[in-house]
Amino acid sequence: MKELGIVVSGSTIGSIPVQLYRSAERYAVEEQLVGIVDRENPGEVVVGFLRRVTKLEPVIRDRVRTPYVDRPEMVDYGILLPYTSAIVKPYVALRDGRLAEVSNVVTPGSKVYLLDPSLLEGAFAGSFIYVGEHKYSGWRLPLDPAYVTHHVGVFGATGMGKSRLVRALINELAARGRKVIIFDHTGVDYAPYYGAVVKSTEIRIPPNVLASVIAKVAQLQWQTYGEYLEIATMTYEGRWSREGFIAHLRRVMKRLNARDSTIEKAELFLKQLASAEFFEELNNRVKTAEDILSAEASPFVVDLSYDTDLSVKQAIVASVIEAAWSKVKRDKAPANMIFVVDEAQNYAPQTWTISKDAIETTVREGRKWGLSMVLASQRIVGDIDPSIRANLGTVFFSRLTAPTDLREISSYLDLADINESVLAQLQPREFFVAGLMNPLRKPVLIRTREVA
Ligand SMILES: Nc1ncnc2c1ncn2[C@@H]1O[C@H](COP(=O)(O)OP(=O)(O)OP(=O)(O)O)[C@@H](O)[C@H]1O
Repeated sequence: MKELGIVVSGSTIGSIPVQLYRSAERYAVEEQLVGIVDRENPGEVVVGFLRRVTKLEPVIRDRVRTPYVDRPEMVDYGILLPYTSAIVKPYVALRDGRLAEVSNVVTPGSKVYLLDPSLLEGAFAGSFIYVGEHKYSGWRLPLDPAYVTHHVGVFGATGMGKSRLVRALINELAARGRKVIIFDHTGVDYAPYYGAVVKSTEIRIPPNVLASVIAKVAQLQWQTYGEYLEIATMTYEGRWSREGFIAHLRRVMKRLNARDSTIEKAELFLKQLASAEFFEELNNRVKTAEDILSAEASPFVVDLSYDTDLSVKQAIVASVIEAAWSKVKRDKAPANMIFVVDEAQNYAPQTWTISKDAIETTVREGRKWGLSMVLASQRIVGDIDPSIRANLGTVFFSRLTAPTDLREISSYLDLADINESVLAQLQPREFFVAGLMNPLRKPVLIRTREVA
């Protein structure tokens, strides 16, 4: 292994200060994978990552006025001795080729090496999946698919490669027998890449969800109209049309003694705000959510781009997830099913939406029933409801658009002091992986593998 430097005074169990040799400067980068062999415990390699890489100079010190500032030409006389210091965040120890916890404080004077990734590869045995390699060492980061049931979040600014990463992940999961259902918001990120795709406009919306959609579309207050709409959608018979539904709703409201003005408002709003096509299209929705769940193919894509109204898209997501819940409760058996929601700000935001309850229930309680969520979005705070984001056991994150997002992730996952400025410089395809699927449990910077 290439020697990079030595441990200097001040090391603790969680942070090891090191100084790097001049000859090793080119390896002195943030997130470099290193190994430290403790001089008093040579049978063990402490594995960690370089952070806070800092260039220092003993003469021209920060905040101290030196003559060199007034006589800069003196700098050229070769009197400067710049050096690089950093800290190593220890993640895990390798003892006789096996993984162990870091339990000893490393002795100053110990050597720091560039870690050969094959040492780590040998230490991870089991059925792992892979979506990419550590950015510098090329170590294929093993991910434990068992923890997908603790749910997954993928966050990063636009163009960083979220949907490619999600595809890499779900391809691996599907290849291991997991049933994956993808809700493709735009129809461009997933539908073109998979054979099994259903248009959302073919999927039936169950009456209770349809009532919410109609209330949203026609801007009818749920408090006043919810019950009438639910009864009307449940009891409607025959071919769907706007006129037919309005007439039926009127009868229902009359029977339930609604005030004339309330009935009139419903009629007027439905005529003005809900299009006739919306009702016509309900006739083409012949596939049930159960049909989607029982499809053989995995991954299976629901292409939501055929529906333009967001509340209809949300209704489809809600009804498929709710049908999965009904199935597991009915069968009293876990389902081994993963739902992927990209552009999740549309489906699980802080405000009320038709799909949020189903997603929230799944991230809170889906684990016991084998129902998992993979959510992808640009932002965390603001895009995703707090009770949903706090239940994401594994988070992949790249360059984030808001600095508050990193703080948010750090409130429920150990981020081991990763540097915000490193995050700002990440290139497309570069993601930190933090949380349960990562066996090191602390963030590792990967470059996702090529996804066509
Ligand atoms: N793993 C990868 N393999 C190959 N190309 C990639 C990969 N990841 C990202 N790219 C490149 O980056 C581009 C953006 O990727 P992608 O569409 O996945 O980003 P995104 O974060 O989902 O963006 P948006 O938020 O706009 O949907 C791709 O078109 C591709 O050129």
